[in-house]
Amino acid sequence: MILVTSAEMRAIDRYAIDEIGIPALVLMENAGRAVAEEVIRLESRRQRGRKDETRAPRWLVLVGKGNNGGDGIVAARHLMESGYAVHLLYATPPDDWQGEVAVQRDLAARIGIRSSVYEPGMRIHWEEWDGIIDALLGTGASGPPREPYASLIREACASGLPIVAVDLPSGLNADTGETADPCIRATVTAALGLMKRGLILYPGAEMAGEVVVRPIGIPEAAVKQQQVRTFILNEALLAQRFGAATPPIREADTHKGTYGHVLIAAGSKTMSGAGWLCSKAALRSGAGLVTWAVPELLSLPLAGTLPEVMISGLPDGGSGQWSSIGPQALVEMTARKQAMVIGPGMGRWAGDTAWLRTLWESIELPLVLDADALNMMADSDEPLASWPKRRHPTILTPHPGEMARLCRISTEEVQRGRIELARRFAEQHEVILVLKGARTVVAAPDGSVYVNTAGNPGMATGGSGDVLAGMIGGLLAQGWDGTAAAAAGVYWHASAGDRAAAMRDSEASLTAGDIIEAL
Ligand SMILES: NC(=O)C1=CN([C@@H]2O[C@H](COP(=O)(O)OP(=O)(O)OC[C@H]3O[C@@H](n4cnc5c(N)ncnc54)[C@H](O)[C@@H]3O)[C@@H](O)[C@H]2O)[C@H](O)CC1
Ligand SMILES: [K+]
Repeated sequence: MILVTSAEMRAIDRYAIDEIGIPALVLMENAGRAVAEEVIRLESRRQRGRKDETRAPRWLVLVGKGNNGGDGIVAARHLMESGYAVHLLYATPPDDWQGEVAVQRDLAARIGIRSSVYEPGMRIHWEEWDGIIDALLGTGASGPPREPYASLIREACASGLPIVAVDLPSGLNADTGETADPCIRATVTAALGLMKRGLILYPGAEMAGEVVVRPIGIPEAAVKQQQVRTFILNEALLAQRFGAATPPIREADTHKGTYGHVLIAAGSKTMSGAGWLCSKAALRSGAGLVTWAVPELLSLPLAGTLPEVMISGLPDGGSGQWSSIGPQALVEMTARKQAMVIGPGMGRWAGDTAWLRTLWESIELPLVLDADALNMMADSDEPLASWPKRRHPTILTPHPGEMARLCRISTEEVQRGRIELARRFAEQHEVILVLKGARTVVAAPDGSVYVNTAGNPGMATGGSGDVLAGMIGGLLAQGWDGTAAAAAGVYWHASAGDRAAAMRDSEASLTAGDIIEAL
């Protein structure tokens, strides 16, 4: 499924209308009918609990002056046909409104739908209504709602009534998911035609309630010509775009050598668990063999703690520190390996940026860089753009703080523009970028972006990222394409987190180890 911006949606609508010739009023009719059906669906759920089930439901429609308002008026017409009591509350005097919304206004008047015009401060008897349709602002909105829309949105929110939002909650930025003050908090959002980015990105996702994408008759040809490059990550997408089955299928006549050997450089005195989790996750994602490299002093007490993994101690002069281990020792270990992960729980030391840069240039394998490895990169005096391009897939897995350091901007700026920032970074540096957080974004060097909606806040726990890095490394070792490994790794990691939370009947008690066990 694709995810669109307002501009993309408008261009797709325009193509359907101007090039294909579908009348705008037809699209609007389909849109309004879909909204009415969502209201009826919501009512049928609520009716079961209501005593006077026979009374006609009463819905108030808040109507803005654009096409979003037009959709709302159509919905009112269809609800009236289904026996609902409906009333149109126009946000501003509708006499000078233009275009399709004016057509709908006149139709509604002729069939006797009652209406009034909102004025801030007027008394609205909210208690007389069962629900509200928010048809104030849609994809044509720019900036926070202005008056009188803002006052009306505030009052609607305060009413406590269920709200069905037309296309998107008014006050929500359809492109970034930012929410204005005020913003409608919807029970259900009927997304018209296609899913808008803001409906799944936080904090917007929280205001959209249950989001239902409703077709409105926009032909595939209109969507295709727009060449949208942003997708929602799910099993269907993994199968269609990357040929990846969930769970992956293994051929019968194979052996451990078929599934590759991952080298993991991770862990330090206080964070050996990061390497443990990363190695175990690489195995659980199907890698044939995993070697975990650590400073020798640390390797001794780890012996036997992870029997399926080969733990390899690198001579450290008895210090137990990565600072005592030259990059060449790791480069030599890459022989007969198919992928490498560097960074989880490694810590930092003087000169580590140059150390990492040497590995960046010398490792001739698909590479995952996580955690401290990303901070080493971020501290480079030379801009990342001047680092040589690597021949093999390179996957960076920053959380927003690490991304902020890599881009030398604030974490807030990262969060405001997650999708486009990740896309630009991946294109510019020719890497695969996994920007973690609620709604992890995977961006490929060709500019395509995959947004993950699986997972839960229980996964915000120490070690969760080490598990992800290990999984991606494990898939790379099995010969997966870099973008496919990152996308599948992210989706399966999140799905395992959901499964683990369900098994425990709790998000809060989830640990990184539970995610591995749920894989
Ligand atoms: N175009 C189509 O074919 C279809 C569109 N559908 C629906 O239409 C909306 C988008 O409609 P549009 O007229 O472009 O914009 P809006 O209704 O969102 O409103 C624009 C309207 O509001 C004013 N305005 C803009 N920003 C603000 C603000 N911050 N505060 C107050 N007022 C604002 C502006 O002046 C405009 O007049 C789309 O979401 C769908 O719901 C149908 O789906 C059918 C096909
Ligand atoms: K709306």
